Amino acid sequence: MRKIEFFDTTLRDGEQSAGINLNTKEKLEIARQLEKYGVSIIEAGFPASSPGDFEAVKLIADTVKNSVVTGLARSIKSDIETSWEALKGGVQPHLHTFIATSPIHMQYKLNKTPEQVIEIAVESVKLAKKYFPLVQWSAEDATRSDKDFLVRIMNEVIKAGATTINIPDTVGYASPIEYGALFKYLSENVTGIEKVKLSAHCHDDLGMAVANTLAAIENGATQVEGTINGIGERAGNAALEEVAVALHIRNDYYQADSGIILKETKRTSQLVSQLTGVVIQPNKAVVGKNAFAHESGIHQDGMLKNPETYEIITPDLIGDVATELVLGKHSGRHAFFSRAAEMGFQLSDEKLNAAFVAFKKLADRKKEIAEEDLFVLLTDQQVKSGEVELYELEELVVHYENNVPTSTITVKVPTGEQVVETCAGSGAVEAIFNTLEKIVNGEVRILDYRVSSVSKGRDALGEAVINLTFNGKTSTGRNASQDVLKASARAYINAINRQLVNVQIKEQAAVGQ
Ligand SMILES: CC(=O)SCCNC(=O)CCNC(=O)[C@H](O)C(C)(C)COP(=O)(O)OP(=O)(O)OC[C@H]1O[C@@H](n2cnc3c(N)ncnc32)[C@H](O)[C@@H]1OP(=O)(O)O
Ligand SMILES: CC(C)C(=O)C(=O)O
Repeated sequence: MRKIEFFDTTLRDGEQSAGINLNTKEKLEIARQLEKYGVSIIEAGFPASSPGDFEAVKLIADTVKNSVVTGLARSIKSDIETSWEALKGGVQPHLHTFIATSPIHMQYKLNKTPEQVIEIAVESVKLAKKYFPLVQWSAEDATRSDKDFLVRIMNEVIKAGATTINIPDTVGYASPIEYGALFKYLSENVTGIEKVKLSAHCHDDLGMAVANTLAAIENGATQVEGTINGIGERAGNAALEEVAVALHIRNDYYQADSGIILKETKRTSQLVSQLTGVVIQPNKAVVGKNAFAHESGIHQDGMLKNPETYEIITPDLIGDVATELVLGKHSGRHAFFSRAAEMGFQLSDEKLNAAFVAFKKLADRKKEIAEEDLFVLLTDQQVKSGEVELYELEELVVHYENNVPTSTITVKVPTGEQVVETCAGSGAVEAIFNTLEKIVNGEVRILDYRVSSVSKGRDALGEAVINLTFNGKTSTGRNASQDVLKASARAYINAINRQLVNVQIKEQAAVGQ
């Protein structure tokens, strides 16, 4: 099995994302987690770029013991010497130095001829080697460089002492086949390349960073660079967690080991997201919120029969993550019935089918069906057949008397009687809650109450969520309606009913045992 070294540049190229600025404490926290995650090398920053970066790189180099710590430097004496001051305390001092090799970068950015660039590269590697045992040299914009120029310059920097040669796709321009071919070409033509590490560094401008990285591995790369969550300059870098999981899941194909502790994936991703403020897109591979969420009926049915039908990654491979069968408008009977059973309902096929029809209607109107919605749908069937006895809102009238909101509510109570009560409050909702409190048989304490819009426009649905205790037990109720006062009253009753049904389900189960 080949070993592929993982070089993490979250703290250098990742921090180059627009809008990210990590302080020293945050950088150290991420570095410690990267060490736990098992990366071989941590690029902690660019020491010559600012006193803050210098301080962070130095602290990380002095602290981290299980990963090599490096920093980036231009081919400039002062960058290299400043980097030495920051990195010399590391377990194995390592420098990453670079210069651009593409015609456009050499002519316009560096204003140097190719011959001058070779000379500068060689001098900088020689200088770096006076200090650092490990020197990585990168040909910036390699994928838009002349291949034979790359061979010439790499021959020279290897002679000068470089221990790693990195071939970056700086602007995310290459296709996987081209990038793989470049690795093959350089492996076959650069003198002494077998003695150094060969590294891939890919950007995601055309969405191919991970594919290119894997193509490099197939063609001789022994090190891959990238960032957690794929953050980085412009569209970002290759997402290291995706590369690591791809190597693991498709080990039959790549036959390569990353040394990454996959169980730390989710934690590492969340820490980086939290400290950088970059939200992870829900559909992102491996660490996105939806990466293990299944919404459609056919998939959910398959998942219930055998999870391998639709999941190639077992969620707990990457940490504390679980499969989710989200009930929505595309869900089918299998998932719906299975959730009903999980919630403790033992209903006849007829009732389950009726609840399912009502669920489909609701799902057409709502983005996500919450557990409380399911509860209402499922208990409705039992209420209709008189199996469970609950409170039922029959009428709600809110009016103002001398500017004081007053509500009159009619409720059918579990004994079957109709009860009417009236109460005032300092607001309409309070009046409703005061009235309901008089009607229900037990002690109610409201812990939390919120209303939010669950659709858009003039006819938007307002969703009321109430958290209360009923006879000392906590319960949450929820209801959505165009009329938020009605939604609030129903949410209140829903919370009370949830408690009653829990008690009744438990009682029925005890009798059945
Ligand atoms: C592909 C990459 O990701 S490369 C890394 C990019 N990262 C960063 O740039 C982040 C840190 N950078 C910085 O803080 C600043 O750019 C600094 C401190 C490095 C330099 O700042 P300044 O001295 O003000 O220069 P500025 O950034 O405006 O211009 C870059 C200079 O470096 C030169 N340069 C660029 N790459 C290299 C290189 N590899 N070797 C030598 N010189 C280089 C440019 O030609 C330009 O030189 P010039 O001033 O003679 O025209
Ligand atoms: C410095 C190099 C490796 C780089 O970040 C790039 O080319 O994208």
